[in-house]
Amino acid sequence: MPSHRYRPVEQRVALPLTDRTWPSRTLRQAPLWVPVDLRDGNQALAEPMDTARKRRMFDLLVAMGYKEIEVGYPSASQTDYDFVRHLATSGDVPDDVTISVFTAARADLIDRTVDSVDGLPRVVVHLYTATAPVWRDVVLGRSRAEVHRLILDAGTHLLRRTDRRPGPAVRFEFSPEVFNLTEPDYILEICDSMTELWQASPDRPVIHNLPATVEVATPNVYADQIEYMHRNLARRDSVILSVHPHNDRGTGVACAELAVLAGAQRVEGCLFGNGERTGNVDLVTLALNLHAQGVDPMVDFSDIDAVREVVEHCNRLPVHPRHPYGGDLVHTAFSGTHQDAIAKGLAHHAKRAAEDGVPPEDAPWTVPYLPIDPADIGRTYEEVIRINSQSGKGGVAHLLNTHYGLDLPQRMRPDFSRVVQRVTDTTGQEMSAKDLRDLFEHTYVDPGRDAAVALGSWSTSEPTAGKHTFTATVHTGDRTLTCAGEGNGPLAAMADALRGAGFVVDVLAYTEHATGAGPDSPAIAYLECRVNGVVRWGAGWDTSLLAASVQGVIAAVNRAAR
Ligand SMILES: CC(=O)SCCNC(=O)CCNC(=O)[C@H](O)C(C)(C)COP(=O)(O)OP(=O)(O)OC[C@H]1O[C@@H](n2cnc3c(N)ncnc32)[C@H](O)[C@@H]1OP(=O)(O)O
Ligand SMILES: CC(C)C(=O)C(=O)O
Ligand SMILES: [Mg+2]
Repeated sequence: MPSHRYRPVEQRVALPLTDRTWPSRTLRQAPLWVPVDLRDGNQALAEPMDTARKRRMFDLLVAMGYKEIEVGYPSASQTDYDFVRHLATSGDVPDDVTISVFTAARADLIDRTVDSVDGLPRVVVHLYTATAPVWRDVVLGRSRAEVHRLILDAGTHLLRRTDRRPGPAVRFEFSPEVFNLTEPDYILEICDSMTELWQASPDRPVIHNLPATVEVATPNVYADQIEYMHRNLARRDSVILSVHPHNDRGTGVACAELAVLAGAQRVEGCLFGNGERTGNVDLVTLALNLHAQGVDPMVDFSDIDAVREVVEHCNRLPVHPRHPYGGDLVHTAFSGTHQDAIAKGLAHHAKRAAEDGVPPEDAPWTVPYLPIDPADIGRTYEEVIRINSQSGKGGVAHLLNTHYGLDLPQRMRPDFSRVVQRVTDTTGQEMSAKDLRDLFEHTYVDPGRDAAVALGSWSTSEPTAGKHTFTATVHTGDRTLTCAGEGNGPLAAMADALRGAGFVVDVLAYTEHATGAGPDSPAIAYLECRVNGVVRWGAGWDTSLLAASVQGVIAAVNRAAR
């Protein structure tokens, strides 16, 4: 790899801090969130959103509780302009929602931007210019002083244009694009001059948004850069310090979280991390990371699949199955020990909630491997455990129990798990709960046509207390016999009767339970039997408990005879 072509961050930009305080802080409240899906996300799409898609995204963001939404770059395209006009004329922007629009620092673009927001009561105009040396030299072809002048001129033009507007004052946001590669003293100089120019006050604060336009360093470097700004910005109480991380190194979320520790009050990002190249920071992960720390994210993710559905529709991009919180597979365990721990954890959670008299959905959550309760975000427990060749007895038992009310005895679980393993190893495929139930029935309940023994009619009686008899017509091979036996219970009497057909049966373990509520619900009996020296499990399923037990013994005999 030609790694010598690249330089470490400290050789690209001066790093401003050594006495940082952010590492010892904790996140205790949500920052102000600003989704930029309709601008930064949209500009990164092969097919930008049309008005219908933009409107669907906007409605979603409003419904989720976002209070400031960047809705477009109105001077970039007619579609963007028209969408802002649509919002302005439809009256559909709720009273507590502020609309933000984005523009480069060019008079003609600013004019069109200001025109677009005519009639909107609460507006932020977001002005940006790249400030980093490479952009100054290569893209803009201007010196430090000239870029500063360009920004001040644009800010002045914006102020003049919006001063004439009737109604509440427009608020201003400034972004020094590529902040993270810009000299710290220069950024401070520019931001302070904009605070001054726009006459920011605590009642009408300016937003200084400091983007990691392209991620270039570990997140601690960004945090240092933000803490430096937080400590040194003039008129700090008149400034909202905002961050806008991208995700080129895959650490956009870490950058945002550390930046908030370092003093940022506001975060711009996109749902599921859409955006230029590797995307903007993901607002879903950020919010739910807070939720998982016991902090109210102040946005509603109680139906994450509905959110995902709208985002996928609008962006025409799929969300990865491993995407934090929202991916299809992120609450699913295939592996045996994880499944075992989750199944035990869920059972423990339900038990403790019942003991404490708290609804399970309100009880403290400590289930292993699941950082949050999937139910919090509208997921069911169905997808939590899925079975393939990596799975173990705990997961298999959990699925049979939750889907079909079959509570397999502990000693039977490894036996069935081996049966499942043989199938999954052979097919290489996943097994559904229904597949497991079918396999269970086929294995333990219904011995199939090659059965060594079948019972015809049978009956039991208890002629004297504690003495039971069992009589049956027994089909074995070509023979049909009438067998009778006695014992201290019906099953002991049945075992005695089966001796007459050549089967010496000891019942080693016996468990039964109802598989549903109510007197008519079927019972299941699980029996471990030694049959002519071979130990096998069998099971029977019937509305009569005795019939279920008899079936279970016959199933065990047939399995042993195979
Ligand atoms: C990090 C970000 O996300 S920044 C936002 C990026 N988003 C977009 O670009 C989407 C929308 N953009 C557009 O529709 C167009 O680029 C427009 C309408 C803004 C401008 O279009 P055009 O006039 O055709 O210019 P073009 O797209 O080639 O942009 C390059 C020009 O903008 C200048 N420029 C770039 N950034 C800025 C800025 N912040 N302020 C002023 N001028 C700028 C460049 O120096 C260049 O000028 P030059 O032609 O004199 O060399
Ligand atoms: C905020 C703007 C300038 C931006 O999208 C970026 O720098 O990534
Ligand atoms: Mg961006």
